[in-house]
Amino acid sequence: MPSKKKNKKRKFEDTRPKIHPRNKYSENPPDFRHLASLYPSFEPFVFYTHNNRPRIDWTDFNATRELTRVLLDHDHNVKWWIPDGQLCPTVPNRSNYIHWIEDLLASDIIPKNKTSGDNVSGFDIGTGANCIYPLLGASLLGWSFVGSDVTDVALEWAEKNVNSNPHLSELIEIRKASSDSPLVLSETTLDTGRVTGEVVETFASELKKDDNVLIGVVRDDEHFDFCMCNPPFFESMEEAGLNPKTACGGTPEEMVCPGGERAFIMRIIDDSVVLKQSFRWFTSMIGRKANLKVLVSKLWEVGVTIVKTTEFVQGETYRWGLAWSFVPPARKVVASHVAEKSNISFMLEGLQRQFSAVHVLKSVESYFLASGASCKSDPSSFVVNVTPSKEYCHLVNKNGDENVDEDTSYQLMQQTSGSSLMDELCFESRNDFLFASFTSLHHNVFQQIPGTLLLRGSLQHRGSPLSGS
Ligand SMILES: C[S@@+](CC[C@H](N)C(=O)[O-])C[C@H]1O[C@@H](n2cnc3c(N)ncnc32)[C@H](O)[C@@H]1O
Repeated sequence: MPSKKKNKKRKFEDTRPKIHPRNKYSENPPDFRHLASLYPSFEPFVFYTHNNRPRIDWTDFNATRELTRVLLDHDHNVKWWIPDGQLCPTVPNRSNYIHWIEDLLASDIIPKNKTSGDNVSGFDIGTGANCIYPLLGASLLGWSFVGSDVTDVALEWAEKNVNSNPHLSELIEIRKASSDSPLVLSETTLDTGRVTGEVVETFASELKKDDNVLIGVVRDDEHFDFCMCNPPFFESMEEAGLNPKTACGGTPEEMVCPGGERAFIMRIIDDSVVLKQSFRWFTSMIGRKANLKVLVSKLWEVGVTIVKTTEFVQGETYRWGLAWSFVPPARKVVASHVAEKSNISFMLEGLQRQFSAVHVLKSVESYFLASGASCKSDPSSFVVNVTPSKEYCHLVNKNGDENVDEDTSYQLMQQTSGSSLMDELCFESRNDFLFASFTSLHHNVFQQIPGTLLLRGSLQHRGSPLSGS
């Protein structure tokens, strides 16, 4: 009989997100037997286990490439090929990143771009010879893309892959991002990016690497809904060759860059500060969880307004998605009749299992303590009483609004969050935690149902200028 510990572990593993629910393959994984019957070129790569289950040899590059080709053809109506040794994408896992971006764009965390209408435009940094993200984004969702790269082989084959699909080619532009495209920061970019002289100097000094990433590649008049990136993850090919279980190819130019993914994404972050007006969302894939924390800290340092993360699980491989924006979070106008209510409640949904009501309670308490409020919590009844500091009240009044708006709350949260659970919740739970600082001024009650917390704020009237807000 399995031990309790094992059971617990299995239970935990089962709850991990594996594949996005809208992913074509979430209910129906690729059927190798069926594909082999349809594609004679795929058939030789399929073998059958003693249970008559069809398999392919994941360590054979030709097999994985042929599988990608037939999946793109059969399920996406995309004609595709790459030369030997180039990085071969697995279609189901690349689709997860596309659907996560789709979720970000659909959410109302930051306001929609009024000028772009329904047309979604993305920028794929390092599209590779495989050009997978533009091809998937365009075929699945009709998005338009600029895909950038630096190597001749990537630019040539990405272009070929686009041209092999005339029904998508209008939507995809392939663009060179190497050092010979000059780094031009026009006056307009500097103005709209609200970059001070001092900041320009700081970032310019970090931009000494040969190749451009976003600056110098994105044009002054361009606006994108998002950028995405599957960066060169590794610092060396030795580090890259650590997974002998699969053969997905990948040349040193694709897999390696000085400083690995951390340096590459730091570079995207630097560029995003200057180009903050050109994108609603900046995103990147991350291969090592240890880098996530460092990058998230850097993001708060450079003044982003929001950070989101997610985890992508592909078999035994884990990847993380990081998204940030400089757009002020959508301002939720609280109607005056609501403002006068003394009870406000809202749900936090999709919380990771390790975050219980007690954690949230503690993090709310430490958040308000850090902002100078006095707090008294009673974990047994899931209650925390908060009396705001004079400074907090002053800040709210200074904003000239009877409600603490989300921008203010968010700035306060950034200043005070440090490495508290509030951070963890903001970054890891995929929840919009903006309201916590707003509603929990005096008295909070939490109720837990699996993965979801109900937060109820009861405001006490103590003659404070915040009463009833
Ligand atoms: C890991 S591969 C990703 C390829 C493809 N997007 C995928 O998901 O399979 C990283 C890509 O980034 C490209 N690259 C490296 N430096 C770059 C830069 N400064 N700008 C744009 N692309 C770059 C590499 O040539 C390579 O094609």
